[in-house]
Amino acid sequence: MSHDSEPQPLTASPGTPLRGSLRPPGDKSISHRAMILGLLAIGETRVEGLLEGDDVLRTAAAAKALGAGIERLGDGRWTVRGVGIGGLSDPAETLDFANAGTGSRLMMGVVGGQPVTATFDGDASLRKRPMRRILDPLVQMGTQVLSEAEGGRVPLTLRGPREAIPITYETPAASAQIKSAVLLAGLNAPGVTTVIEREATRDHTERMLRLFGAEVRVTRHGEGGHGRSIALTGQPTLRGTDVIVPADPSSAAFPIVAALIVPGSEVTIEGVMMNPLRTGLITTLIEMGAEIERLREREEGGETVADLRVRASRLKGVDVPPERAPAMIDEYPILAVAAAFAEGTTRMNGLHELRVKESDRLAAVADGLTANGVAHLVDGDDLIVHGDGSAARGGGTVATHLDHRIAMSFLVMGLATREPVTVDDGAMIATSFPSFLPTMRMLGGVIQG
Ligand SMILES: O=C(O)C1=C[C@@H](OP(=O)(O)O)[C@@H](O)[C@H](O)C1
Ligand SMILES: C=C(OP(=O)(O)O)C(=O)O
Repeated sequence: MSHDSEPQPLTASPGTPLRGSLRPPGDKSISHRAMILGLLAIGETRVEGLLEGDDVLRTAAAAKALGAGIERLGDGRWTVRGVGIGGLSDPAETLDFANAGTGSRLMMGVVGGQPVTATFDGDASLRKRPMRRILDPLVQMGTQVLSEAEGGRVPLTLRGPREAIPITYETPAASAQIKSAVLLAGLNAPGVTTVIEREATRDHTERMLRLFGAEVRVTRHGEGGHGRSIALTGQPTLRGTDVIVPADPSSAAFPIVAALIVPGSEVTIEGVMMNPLRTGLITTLIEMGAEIERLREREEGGETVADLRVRASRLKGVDVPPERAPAMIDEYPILAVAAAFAEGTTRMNGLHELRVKESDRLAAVADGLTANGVAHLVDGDDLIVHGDGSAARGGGTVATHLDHRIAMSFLVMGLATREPVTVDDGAMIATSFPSFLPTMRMLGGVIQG
């Protein structure tokens, strides 16, 4: 999982229909936040269903280095003993976040708002990702950037102030990571910190802050009802609590699309979080003609979850509006795979943020489609995929650039193409979906290492 691990090539081959049911691992966004708010709370936080992927384990290690007491009780069951806002200690060593954008950026918000000094680093992928978007608001809040790699990247060292300055900040990109970093720094500000976003992004930080006892007011902002203003009252006492982590819709996306494109398949995916700020892919697939039934809708850990019964379907091309991007930002690579099997043209509009993920996902997806004989075009920040309703050719080798979602997307593709598909490295899959290979094999998928 680090930049020095050996690449692990994997090949997916077309085979028999996929059958069975599964529960995807815990949501990655919520798992990171459980560790972070557990650190900042007083008392014990008990987490159930934590994603034990490398990204989250890095956040847990960083929380420990900043003073939390962390214990694993069993599968996905963890406890965090927090130190309270203002109670963090300087970590003895660099906080190595490896591949994790969310963990590193949210923890920058924590450190940036508290009187501690910490150095952040990561793997070759994280070292390319822009951090200025986090540093800019933090500097306004009183954080000192003691050092940084060229262009505002990790490795970088932050020193937080005794108390943060409360600000009102409009995020320059639709990013839950920017929003969350500012709110987390605002926890140690004497007054109200407000984040304004033009497009609503995933709201797990706001929800969890409330769960731990903070006062957060959310109002609609701007024209069209897409924007939000989020106002946090600083210096609350956060209290340790119970967090139940629902299954990650971004991981569920892979077996969902696999079941849709492998003829004759029927798969049930259990306990998937249905937060509307995360379900843009499901909305899009249903518009494409996907047979996805929402069963047993219920509440789990403050979120609506459902079981999804998915049957292989004839898909048609659609236009995906840019305002839907925040609700499916990590799902475009796997949507491009679905689009390759659909009849007609799928246009995915406004994908500029894909260029700054674990890889430049727009380029990585386009290259993967080229390698596997799928007609497509990148037009500025839009991706246009042409399908003819039959199985794509396959037969290519895909460069994954240390990006788990590129690896999983093209392995899913290879379960339904005419010829097998190889990805050059599957090691990063463990960052978000460590059980991906056994899960897909249990459904009948043929993936070999
Ligand atoms: O806040 C989060 O948990 C996340 C926010 C998104 O990133 P951006 O904030 O960069 O859009 C998403 O891509 C990432 O996987 C998780
Ligand atoms: C973009 C992602 O994660 P992060 O930004 O946390 O690395 C992702 O999981 O697709």
